Amino acid sequence: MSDTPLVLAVPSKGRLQENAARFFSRAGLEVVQSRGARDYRGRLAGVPGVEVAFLSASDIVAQLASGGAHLGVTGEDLVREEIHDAEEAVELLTPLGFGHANVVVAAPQAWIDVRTMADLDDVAADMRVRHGRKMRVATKYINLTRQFFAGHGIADYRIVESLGATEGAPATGAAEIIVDITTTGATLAANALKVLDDGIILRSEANLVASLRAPWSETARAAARTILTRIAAEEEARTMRELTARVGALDAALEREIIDGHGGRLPFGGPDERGLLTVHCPADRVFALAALLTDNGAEPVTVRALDYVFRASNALSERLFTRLG
Ligand SMILES: Nc1ncnc2c1ncn2[C@@H]1O[C@H](COP(=O)(O)OP(=O)(O)OP(=O)(O)O)[C@@H](O)[C@H]1O
Ligand SMILES: O=P(O)(O)OC[C@H]1O[C@H](OP(=O)(O)OP(=O)(O)O)[C@H](O)[C@@H]1O
Ligand SMILES: [Mg+2]
Repeated sequence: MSDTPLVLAVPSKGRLQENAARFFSRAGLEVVQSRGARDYRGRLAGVPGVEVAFLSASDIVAQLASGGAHLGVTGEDLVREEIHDAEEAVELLTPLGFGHANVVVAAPQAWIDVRTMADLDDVAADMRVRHGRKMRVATKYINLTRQFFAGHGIADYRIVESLGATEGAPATGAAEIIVDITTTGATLAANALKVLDDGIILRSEANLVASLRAPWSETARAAARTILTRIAAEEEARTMRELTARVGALDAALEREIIDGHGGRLPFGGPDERGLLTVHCPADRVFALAALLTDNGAEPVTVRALDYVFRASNALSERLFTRLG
């Protein structure tokens, strides 16, 4: 038990596969498939105690919920839909900036009077009273649909489970409206459907997710610490820039302006013995901060991107280990 390995679940197909692979490789986590591409287990080069499981995005959710995987990359839509007690079962450690998609309620464009969920409620009541049948909603997001419709006080409807090509359901007569995921909107448009104004159920993206039910052995914890440290180091480096400037002295007013005015940090403290000051700041503050420094007599100011910023502790590890206790 104390040496149970950490199982890291990685998308092996579908929309998330490529971006997930790029995400791990940027963080210096090289996934090695042990024996040829048909082997669905692998490891992480140089990180002991890790077993990589290659699974579909929805299988990853199932493994995280049951504790068959410790960490995984998957869509928040699937976590919310498929884990009824998501708050207890998993911890969403961080959104990853890819796999963006909205789960939406969409109706035929031809329903020109229907723009909102309230309008939809009227249609549903009308169908029920006048035709004696319930409005049908085609979807694979059954739980998200039920919660969202209940939240809008809509009860006169029936779900028609759809496992693919959901957008086609209104045209074929299988349902009146749909709930599905969309990114560009191209599939909805091609099927003459429109998203209701207040019909966005969830704005989803890929997340790094931890299972709270997996066997968190000492080995698994140590591996998680290594993995999360690298991910956090890469994330901080990617979002920050490093400015170096000869400032001579650093007065309190300038220091306050760097930190409070521009979200800067002084990772190594004040200027060194040569008067060189190192500042880290969010990428979008670089020009303003460079101007501030030159206005204060610093010359020259150089700026560079970083590969990693390693720290003894990071938000990801803290969130995980706080939840694990
Ligand atoms: N345009 C999109 N359409 C669908 N999913 C998307 C889109 N963009 C990002 N995603 C994310 O990708 C996840 C997995 O979708 P995808 O259909 O690619 O998986 P899959 O491996 O094909 O699995 P399945 O066989 O169950 O469909 C979605 O749940 C969602 O979080
Ligand atoms: O808004 P868009 O950019 O057009 O993307 C949305 C479409 O993409 C997904 O299907 P996918 O291609 O994953 O096929 P699937 O239904 O077989 O999973 C989703 O189910 C939508 O149909
Ligand atoms: Mg798919």
